[in-house]
Amino acid sequence: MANTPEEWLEKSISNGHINYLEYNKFTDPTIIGTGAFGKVFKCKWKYCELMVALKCLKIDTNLSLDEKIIKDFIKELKLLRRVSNHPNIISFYGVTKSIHSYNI
Ligand SMILES: Nc1ncnc2c1ncn2[C@@H]1O[C@H](COP(=O)(O)OP(=O)(O)OP(=O)(O)O)[C@@H](O)[C@H]1O
Repeated sequence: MANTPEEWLEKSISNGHINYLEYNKFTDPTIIGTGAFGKVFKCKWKYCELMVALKCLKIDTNLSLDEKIIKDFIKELKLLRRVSNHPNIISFYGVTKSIHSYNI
């Protein structure tokens, strides 16, 4: 049983419910917006030659993920999984992780 949002995310990745994508497969970031979770970038996804939106979660001053943000993000992922493949809903491909924060 996963307790924290981080544990839920890690468990979902390890049991294959959420794809983990290699961060170095994303190139040419351009900022396209800012929301409650942080900045959103348009990037090229080398693996399948697609343009995708990369949503970067804000980190707090201790350089860890903000608890409220990750909770809300997980809620959004759960909702997205329930409505996957609907033509009016964007596709969720997976999550990635970087030690760098995009700052452009
Ligand atoms: N898949 C996407 N394609 C194009 N632009 C996007 C995409 N996702 C986010 N954006 C841009 O980034 C902005 C912020 O997105 P984000 O989803 O973080 O917040 P929001 O949905 O606008 O609002 P909230 O912060 O309340 O969730 C959007 O307003 C939009 O301009």
